[in-house]
Amino acid sequence: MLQSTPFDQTAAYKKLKTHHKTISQKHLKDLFLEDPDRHRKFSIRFGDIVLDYSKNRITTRTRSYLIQLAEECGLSDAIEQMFSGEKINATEGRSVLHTALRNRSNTPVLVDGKDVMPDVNEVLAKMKDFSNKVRSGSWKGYTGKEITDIVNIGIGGSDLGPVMVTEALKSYGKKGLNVHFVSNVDGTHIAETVKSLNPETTLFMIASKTFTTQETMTNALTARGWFLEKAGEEEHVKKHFVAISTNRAEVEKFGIDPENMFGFWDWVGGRYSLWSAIGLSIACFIGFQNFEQLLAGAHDMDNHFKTTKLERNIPVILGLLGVWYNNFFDAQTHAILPYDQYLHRFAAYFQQGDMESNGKYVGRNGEAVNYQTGPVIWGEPGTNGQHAFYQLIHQGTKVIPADFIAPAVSHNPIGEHHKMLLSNFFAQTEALMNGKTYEEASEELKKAGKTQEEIDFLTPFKVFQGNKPTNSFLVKKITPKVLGSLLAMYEHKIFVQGIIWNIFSFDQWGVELGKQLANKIYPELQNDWPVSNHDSSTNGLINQYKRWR
Ligand SMILES: O=P(O)(O)OC[C@H]1O[C@H](O)[C@H](O)[C@@H](O)[C@@H]1O
Repeated sequence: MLQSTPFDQTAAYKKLKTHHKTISQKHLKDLFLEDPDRHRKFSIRFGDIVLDYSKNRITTRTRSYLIQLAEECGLSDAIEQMFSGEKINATEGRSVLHTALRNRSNTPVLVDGKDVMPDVNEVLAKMKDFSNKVRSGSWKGYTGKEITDIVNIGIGGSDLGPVMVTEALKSYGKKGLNVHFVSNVDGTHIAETVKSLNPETTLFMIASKTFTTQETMTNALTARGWFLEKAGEEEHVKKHFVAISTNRAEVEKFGIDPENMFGFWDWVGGRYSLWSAIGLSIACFIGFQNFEQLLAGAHDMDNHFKTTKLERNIPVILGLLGVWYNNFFDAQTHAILPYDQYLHRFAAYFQQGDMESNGKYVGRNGEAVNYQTGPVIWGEPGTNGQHAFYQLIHQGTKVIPADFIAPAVSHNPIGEHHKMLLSNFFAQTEALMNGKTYEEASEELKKAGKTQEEIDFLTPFKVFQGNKPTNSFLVKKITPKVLGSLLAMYEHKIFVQGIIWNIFSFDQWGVELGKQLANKIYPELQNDWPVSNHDSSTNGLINQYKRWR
């Protein structure tokens, strides 16, 4: 598990450091002039997905040094270890096998010598049966009515994946079956969600890996109270509440019939769990066949990641490009910019995926690393982002590597919309790469009839330096299969970077401290006495809250 040579002491790192001095002097535009064949050299086709990474500040030499870096950091062995069920989540003593959840080939995957595939398939069969019943209307509520609304109650990995996928695949959703998501412990979330719902036709899915998460349990209890207010009898609960969890004991304690429980396992990380029973709301909404297509797309990407040589391996290339900007160009963030309204939660989803995985300062040897690790992930759909924050990407002072994602075929081909959308998609990466020179800018002003004085004043503000790195993902259409591949692609990119940076990507100890303190403060909010046991800031805020509430 441990790297024999730390990332920043490898031979490749040293080569990259020197090489960076040359590349950082070069403009992307010139790299294209020097080598008109860049698109062919730096793009990879994978089924209905094309990745063009030619608009990056790299040459073939950069790529070969980066590949050498991956080799020196033991990436190939690490990939093998993950797929074969080794306990690479060392701080929790767990395997990392979200790939088994979508292992459509059914080849055995062993955890502690036991094949997990029969259990995986059993849960999938149960999900299929249940989702078919809900969709066909044969699953009835306590008054004999069909289910019209599903409310998934969960947070983090038990929420973000299903939200993102049901939004992304909305056009595959069943008419007359609505999905809602409640995550925030803020009572507003559940209150606003149930406002328009009828308990007779509403099905709650309580999704929590641990089934102890404060937010989810609180929302689940409130949902049950709301339901029972109308339904009256406890026995009706089983027609309206199902649980998705690894913790059977807690599910039973909560009062959900174990028959209505969909299980998964500790080797599924929360932020990698949409492929498990956590995807039940997805399966009900888009249908089990489509859910299987999602799994199939991810499985294809898993095979690509496992078997393709590093140089043609999409997640490897993406991971290494990220390292190149993060550790050599000092980029702090990475933007994900889908030109598809359906993907409007895509960046939010990978905020958890990436930042909870690689936001770590302790290396696998237990010591603080002395280099940068995971980037800040952010983004919004194009073209909205263009009218909001692209100014900073084009003319700000920061290096912001960005991924542009767009489908060639729209689910809603109305008039000229899609051509306009895609013209923006193509234009932005071109503009970010080329920029606009002083001469070009002043020439434009001249043509616009400005006086020389105006031209001299305005030109500097109209210059675009360009040289901004981007990846373009052009996909044929956002189908369940393509989406599955895209998601698995980013998951594996995160994995690649965790290996290079020598950190444990599959735990999340950093979320614990805040939870611990909230549990300590919660009882202090039960009375109106001023507190004095915290620092002056926290005391002051708590006491002001007590005065105001
Ligand atoms: O699914 P649950 O056990 O309720 O956990 C929900 C979420 O909360 C935790 O605090 C973790 O940070 C997340 O990784 C997890 O997805």
